[in-house]
This record gives sequence, C-alpha cells and structure tokens, in this order.
Amino acid sequence: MEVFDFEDVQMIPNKSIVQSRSECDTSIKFGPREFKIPVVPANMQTVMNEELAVWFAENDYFYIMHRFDEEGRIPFVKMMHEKGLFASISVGIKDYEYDFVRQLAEEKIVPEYITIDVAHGHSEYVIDMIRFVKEYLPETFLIAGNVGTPEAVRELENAGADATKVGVGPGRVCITKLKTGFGTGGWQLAAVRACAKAATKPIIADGGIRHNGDIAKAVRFGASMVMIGSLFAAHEESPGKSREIDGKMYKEYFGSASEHQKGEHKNVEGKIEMIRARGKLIDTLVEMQQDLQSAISYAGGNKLEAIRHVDYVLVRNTIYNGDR
Ligand SMILES: NC(=O)C1=CN([C@@H]2O[C@H](COP(=O)(O)OP(=O)(O)OC[C@H]3O[C@@H](n4cnc5c(N)ncnc54)[C@H](OP(=O)(O)O)[C@@H]3O)[C@@H](O)[C@H]2O)C=CC1
Ligand SMILES: Nc1nc2c(ncn2[C@@H]2O[C@H](COP(=O)(O)O)[C@@H](O)[C@H]2O)c(=O)[nH]1
Repeated sequence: MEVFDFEDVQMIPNKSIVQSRSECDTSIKFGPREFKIPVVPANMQTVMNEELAVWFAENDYFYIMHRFDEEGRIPFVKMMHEKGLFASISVGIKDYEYDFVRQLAEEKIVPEYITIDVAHGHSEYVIDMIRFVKEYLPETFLIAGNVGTPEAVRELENAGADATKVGVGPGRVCITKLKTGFGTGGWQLAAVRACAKAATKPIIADGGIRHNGDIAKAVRFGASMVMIGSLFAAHEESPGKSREIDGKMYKEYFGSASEHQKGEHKNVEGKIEMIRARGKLIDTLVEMQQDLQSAISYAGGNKLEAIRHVDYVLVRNTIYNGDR
C-alpha cells in the first residue's frame, strides 16, 4: 500500500465555477441530521463539555460528548431533549456499560447518536457492544471505533455500526505509537483512504489534523466527518484548565488514556500538553468553514462533494516550501 500523510499531499486546482467562495456549501448530512461543516470536536474532557454541547447543537454543528462523567450521561441526554436538542454521547465496553444501555432503553431515553469510544476498536468486545446497542436502541445512529484497517471497518459495519471512526495513534497527545509500535500515526491519511474504500457507510477521520487544509484532504480521501482535538482545545470556552507560563496564558489538553485522565499509571497511552490560549471557538469554526468553502472553489465545484474527485500529487513534506 502507498503510504502518505496530510503534509505529503497537495490537491490540484480545477477551474472555479463560483463568483464568490460564499456560494460554496460546506454542509454535510451525517446520520439523521445535517451539519454546517464536516467537523466534530474530539470527545475528550479538555475539548467538549455540556455547555459547549448545547452551543454546538443549537448552532447546527455536530458534537460528541465524552464518556468520562458516567453518572452525568442520563441527565445530559434528558437536558438536551428538554431543550429540543439532539443528544450525542459516548460509551465504553466494560460490563457496566451494558447496564447503562439497558437503562437508556428501559427508560426510553434514546440519544440520537452514540459513539463506542475505545482505543482498539477491532475487537469482539466492541462487536458485542455494537450488537447490543443496535438491539436495545435500534433508532440511535451508532458510531464505532477506533480502527485503522479496511478489515476492521467491514467487521464493525457488518455487526451493525452506522459509521466507523478511523485513527489509531495519530493524535497530538497520543503516545500509542511510541509505547506499542502500532497505529496509523504518520500515515493516517492513507489509512483513511484504505478504510473509506472498504466502507459502505460513513467514516470519521480521527486525529492528526494540524491545519484547516487537512480537513479538505480527509474529505478528499473519503471522510464524511473529521474529528479534531488539538485545534479545538485551548479556546476561551474550552474546558481545560488555564495556566500562566512566563507571562503567557496556556490551557491544558490531555489524552483520554493519559495518566492525568486515568488517575493511575496503567496502560498509559496519552500525555498532557499545554497549548497557547487562543480566542473564541466561533472564530475557529468560521475560519474552518471559510477555508473549506475556498477548498470547494479550488476543487471546481460548489458543494463538498467536489473535493472528493480532485486529482492530487504526493509532495513528501515539501508543502511548507521552506517557510516553516
Ligand atoms: N484513537 C486512539 O489512537 C486512541 C484513543 N485512546 C482513547 O483513550 C481512552 C481510553 O481508551 P481505552 O483504553 O480503550 O478505554 P478503556 O479503559 O475503557 O478500555 C477499553 C476496554 O478494552 C480492554 N482492552 C483490551 N485490549 C485493549 C487495548 N489494546 N487497548 C485498549 N483497551 C483494551 C480494556 O481492558 P484493560 O484496560 O484491562 O486492558 C478495557 O476493558 C478512549 O477515550 C480512547 O478513545 C486511547 C489510545 C489510542
Ligand atoms: N493514543 C491516544 N490517542 C488519544 C488519546 N486521547 C485522545 N486520543 C485521540 O486523539 C484524537 C485527537 O487528535 P488530534 O490530533 O486532533 O489532537 C482523539 O479524537 C482521539 O482519537 C490518548 O490518550 N491516546
């Protein structure tokens, strides 16, 4: 297989058909709803919280709530539904998660989206959970992950997953690749391509996005949705704690498998980073949308779909052209 990552690829412009980039439509239908852009913040504790979830849902952006406040999940779904908003939550695969899903079904609390969020999604235990969720909550749109191979995508889809999440180890605070030697770190974009070719349902490209142009590249290689952690962390509204270092403000961004998150040094595959505090989240979202509109224009179309068909070249790390 030909391997490459985001920085190794440049897409080739086509003749533009629009008079203004504002004509380009970045919206995407994902599951039962349509969203403004094909981007979702990572379901991590320093990226998403209840307040942000409400704001994202109110403003037609997709979100996935993390699973680290286990007791808070049912009140969260109820609160979202009382406000007339969609609920999108995460589950793990431990035994008590089966009780949780059963409780949702018994109490008729049906989230619109559930994401099975584990590091190594290509596993019989994940397949069992997919079957269980689809049996008890058949109306919920079920995302399962994370995986890095076409075979895994096929197996999770066959078990009933409505979408799969691709990316094992490309994240900014990920140390899976260093600690285990496994993953899609360094060739995430090629893994997205291979998985998308095998997929019959949508895939989410998860991790490794460092620039807005990477979103367009992930779409080009088959992603319906792109999950991003580090670019969404450290905004004014981000949940991470703030700290002043040498007179500059930073916010924490830590891995979901970090010692910081787990509270113990066992199977640690994540780290904590301090990221320079940035402005408002809405400015980042608007810039992502504008950059995507521009990308659609370069692709020669006026809808997101146009990006999927463009030619590309492999430039092997040269896109910075000495500017970095
Ligand atoms: N996208 C990525 O590249 C990665 C993401 N993460 C994130 O970290 C968080 C914690 O993940 P995770 O450790 O899966 O969650 P959990 O702690 O809930 O573990 C999942 C379950 O699977 C079992 N398991 C068996 N083999 C593995 C394996 N190789 N990796 C992980 N679990 C295994 C675990 O048992 P036991 O603990 O006894 O082994 C546990 O029961 C998640 O939010 C996940 O998204 C973590 C690493 C990589
Ligand atoms: N290997 C690990 N991966 C992790 C951990 N916590 C989260 N993640 C993954 O990273 C992406 C976000 O990536 P980014 O490049 O946009 O910052 C996130 O969605 C998870 O899939 C972890 O502790 N270890």
